[in-house]
Amino acid sequence: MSKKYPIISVVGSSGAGTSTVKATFDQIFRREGVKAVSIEGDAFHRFNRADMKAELERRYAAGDATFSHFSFEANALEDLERVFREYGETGAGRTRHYVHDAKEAEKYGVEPGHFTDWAPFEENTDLLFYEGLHGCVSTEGINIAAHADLKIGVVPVINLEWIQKIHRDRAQRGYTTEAVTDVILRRMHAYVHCIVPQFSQTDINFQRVPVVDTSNPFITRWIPTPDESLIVIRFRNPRGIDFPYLTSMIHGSWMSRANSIVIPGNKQDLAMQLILTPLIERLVREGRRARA
Ligand SMILES: Nc1ncnc2c1ncn2[C@@H]1O[C@H](COP(=O)(O)OP(=O)(O)O)[C@@H](O)[C@H]1O
Ligand SMILES: O=C(COP(=O)(O)O)[C@H](O)[C@H](O)COP(=O)(O)O
Repeated sequence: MSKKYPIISVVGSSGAGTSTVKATFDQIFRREGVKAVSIEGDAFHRFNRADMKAELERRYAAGDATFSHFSFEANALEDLERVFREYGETGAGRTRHYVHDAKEAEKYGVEPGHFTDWAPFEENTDLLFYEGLHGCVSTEGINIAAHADLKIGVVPVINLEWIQKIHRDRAQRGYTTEAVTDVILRRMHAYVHCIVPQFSQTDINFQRVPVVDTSNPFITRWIPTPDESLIVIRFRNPRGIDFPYLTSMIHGSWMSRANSIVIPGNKQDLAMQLILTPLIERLVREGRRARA
């Protein structure tokens, strides 16, 4: 936690929608005049694509079938923790990009499956924004969650998460359904042990739930639309959250528990703006005051 240089961490599995949610945050930052520096979790993968494949094969041959991008050891989490700590103390840090596909290759001038060089953060920013797989990890020797001031989980129910991943990886990254299915299976052990526990560290979880049949996620022809889904929003600490205000502003929403509201899927953007804007505004105000 840092009053001076606050950190927002948005965590979700591959295909959960963290990159999509980033657009909502960027909109709030722009509207509120917040200067944010953004980092992607993929920047902290320990291996490039070819080296990851070699490491996977090496471990598989040695009898370890649990290794994947979700595993703690596949990521330089000590570097991520250091970046969070240093930013919180000094406002400085560095990041890079993992290039997934041809479009990103054109943007960054680096072949798919490789990283760009590390580059320092822009100076004089109000906050650090992280989006990725491991931004709320708290495990033996590593505590990334402890450095983040606002922690958000993006967690569709699992069938929907798989559908989103399959469609995105096929459309944007050129993989087949079979290849994505293999990746989902290979990552399952680390999904349970490394990804899921983070959603008990988060301050707010956004869980998208389809209201159409997704019983066989491997054959669905399209991603359920916002109109075909609901979103459960759960607050770890409901104290200070104005539920009557939220449920009156978000048409069609209701409280399902003392710390949870349910909203129509097409109100996700509005709900995020209503919920997150005051929280971001407070972090930025306190940060600016502490740095003055
Ligand atoms: N709320 C949503 N409604 C409909 N589609 C969504 C929603 N959130 C994400 N998606 C879709 O799911 C896919 C994966 O989302 P993405 O943001 O790339 O996930 P991540 O960055 O977490 O891996 C994308 O095709 C995206 O358009
Ligand atoms: O799992 C992730 C998370 O990213 P995202 O949330 O964007 O899916 C990896 O970055 C890619 O799958 C890279 O693997 P590869 O390059 O082998 O496809």
